[in-house]
Amino acid sequence: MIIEAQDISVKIGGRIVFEGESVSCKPGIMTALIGASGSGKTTLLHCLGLLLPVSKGSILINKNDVTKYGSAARRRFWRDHVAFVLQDYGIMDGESVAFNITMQTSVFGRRVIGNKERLTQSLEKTGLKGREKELAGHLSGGEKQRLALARAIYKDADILFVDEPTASLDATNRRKVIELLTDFAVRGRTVIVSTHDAEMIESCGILHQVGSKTNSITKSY
Ligand SMILES: Nc1ncnc2c1ncn2[C@@H]1O[C@H](COP(=O)(O)OP(=O)(O)OP(=O)(O)O)[C@@H](O)[C@H]1O
Repeated sequence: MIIEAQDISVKIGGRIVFEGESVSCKPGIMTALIGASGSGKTTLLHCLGLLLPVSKGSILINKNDVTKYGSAARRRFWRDHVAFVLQDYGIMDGESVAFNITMQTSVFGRRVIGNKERLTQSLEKTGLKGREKELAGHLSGGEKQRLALARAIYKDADILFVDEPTASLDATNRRKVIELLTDFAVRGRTVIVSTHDAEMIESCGILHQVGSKTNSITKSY
């Protein structure tokens, strides 16, 4: 799916966060939202994911203007097409690792259910195999970040919104996460990443400098 911001501005509490941002994020290619701390990378990511309303301009999904989507349409979009890996990870600390991935339990809530093969794959790919029964609250920050990614892998959504995916990871896990995100893109998904990480940026095909008023750069391979 193609996600586009067309000349959008965001004002929060009377303060302009950014003005006139335009970017086009395409399937099969990773988009990096880059820029100085406070430039508005997370804010722009949230606007593209319809988590935050824009003050001016439009958000387009596959060329359809969705700026005025109501809450039901937004929820449908999130449910059917999107996985988020955001800075607070969206992890439920009181639930098991496995539940945090599949988000499904049996009727009486005693047993985690879902697609076993996809669950195993997502645990393996994120290095969390063997930890499925642990409480998510017991995981470290970096492990929670990988758990959020495991949920995204399990869902295998069309669009992945990722905020600072490598921020609290060591070099090995950073590389692993970059590989996983690249794999999403290679399989035709739209991957949008807010990042400061040079290695992550290097792996992205579209670079958008937030707040610079310059056009995005599309790298040729
Ligand atoms: N809910 C909010 N209320 C008030 N100000 C906000 C809110 N969200 C963002 N801002 C402001 O918008 C600006 C951009 O924030 P944002 O988090 O998008 O920047 P960023 O480029 O992602 O920063 P960093 O690289 O440090 O994570 C900041 O000055 C921030 O204080």
